Amino acid sequence: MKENKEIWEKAKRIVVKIGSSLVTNEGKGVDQEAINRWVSQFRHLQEQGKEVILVSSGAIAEGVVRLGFEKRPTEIHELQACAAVGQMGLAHAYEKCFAAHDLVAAQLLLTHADLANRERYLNARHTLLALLKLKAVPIINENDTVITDEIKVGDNDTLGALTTNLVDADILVILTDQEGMFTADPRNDPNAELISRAAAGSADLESMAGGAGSSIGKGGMLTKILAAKRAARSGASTVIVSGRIPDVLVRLSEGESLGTLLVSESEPLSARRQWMADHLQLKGYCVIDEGAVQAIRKGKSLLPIGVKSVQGEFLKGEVISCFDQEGKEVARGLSNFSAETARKLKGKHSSEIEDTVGYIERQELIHHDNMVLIQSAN
Ligand SMILES: Nc1ncnc2c1ncn2[C@@H]1O[C@H](COP(=O)(O)OP(=O)(O)O)[C@@H](O)[C@H]1O
Ligand SMILES: N[C@@H](CCC(=O)OP(=O)(O)O)C(=O)O
Repeated sequence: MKENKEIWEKAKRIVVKIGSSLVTNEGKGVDQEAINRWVSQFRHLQEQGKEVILVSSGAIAEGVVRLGFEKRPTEIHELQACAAVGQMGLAHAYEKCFAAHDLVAAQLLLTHADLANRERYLNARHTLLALLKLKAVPIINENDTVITDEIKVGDNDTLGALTTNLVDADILVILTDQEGMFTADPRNDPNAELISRAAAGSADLESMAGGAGSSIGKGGMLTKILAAKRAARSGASTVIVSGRIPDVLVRLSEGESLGTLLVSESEPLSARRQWMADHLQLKGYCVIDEGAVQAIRKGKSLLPIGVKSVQGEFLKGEVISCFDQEGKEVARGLSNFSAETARKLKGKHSSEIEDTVGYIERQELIHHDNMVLIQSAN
C-alpha cells in the first residue's frame, strides 16, 4: 500500500467534509472557534499549493437552534425550514472566518438533479474549477430546502464523494466526532479498536460500520466508508478523522498517520463512466440473461436479444441499470432507446429491430462505450 506521505505529497486537490456535530458543537449552535481553526488550516494548505473544497453539514442542526426547537423536528417542512434558516448561520460563520484569514469563500447548494443531468453536472464542474483557479474556496451543502427524500443525495458523506469525483480531487477528508473508523461503534463498544489503514471498498469494513451515534449527524460510519468506496472510483483516497485534533489537516498533509486512511487501489474510471456510476437514482433498468452478463463483462455492447425485461420509464439517452436474474446490478449506461421501445425490442434479434419499430437507429440497447461495469453493490 502507498505511504501516507506519498499520497499527501502528490495530492493537489482536497475535499474536506465536516459533519454537523462538529460544526455545531454537538448541536449547541455554530462553533465559530472550531470553524476558525479549520479555516486557518485551509489557508495553510493553500499556501502549500493545494486546492481546498469544503463540504459542510450543519444547516439543519443550526436551524434547529435558531428556530428554538427543543429537538430536531421530524416533519419534512419543518426540517426544510431549519435548513433554510441554518444555512444563513453557516454562511455567515464561514464568511467571517474566511475574511479574517484573507480567503474568499463561495457557496454552492447542490441537488441530486444537478449531478444526475450531464449538462448541469458539467456546469457545476466548470464553476467549481473556475472558483479553484481564482483561489476561492467553494463551500458545498445539499440544497435541503427544495428537495424531498426520494430525490435527495441524502447525506453529506455521499455528497463529499460525489464532489471528489466531480472535480477529480486526490483526497477526501471526512472530519467527524470520532478519532476515525473503529472495529465497532466506540459509543457502544469500549473494546472497539481504531483501524488506521485499509483498502477503500474492502468488504469487511461495511460490517463494522454502524449508523449515526447521535441525533445530530445523519449518516454515521456506514455512509463514510461507502463514500470512500465511491471516491476510490476516481482514484481518490479517503481519511476519516476527528476534526477536533489540533492542526489535523496540516498534520495529515505532512504525512502524519491520523484517523483511518482508506486507500484507493483501483484504476480510476474515465470521467463519463464515473458520472454514470455516481447516479444515485435511475429512472429504469433492464434484467438481462446470463449470456448478456458474460458478454458485457467481456467488453461487448448490450443487445436487445439478451434483455429479459425492462422496468421503469426512461428516455433515449438516459442512464439505466442492468441487473442479472439474481437481482445484482452488473452495469449501467446510456440507453439508445426509450423504455417503451426497449420493451418492444426485448428478446429480439438485431435483424428484427426494423420490423418491430419501423427503423434502425442503433442495434445495441447500451453501447459498450457508454457503459460502466459495476463490480459490487453501490
Ligand atoms: N465503526 C465505527 N467507528 C466509529 N464510529 C462509528 C462506527 N459505527 C458507528 N459510528 C458512529 O458514527 C458517528 C459519526 O457519524 P455521524 O454522527 O453521522 O457524524 P457526522 O456528523 O460527523 O457525519 C460516531 O459518532 C459513531 O457513534
Ligand atoms: N445537509 C444537511 C447535512 C446532512 C448530513 O449528512 O449531516 P452529517 O451526517 O452531519 O454530515 C445539513 O446541512 O443539515
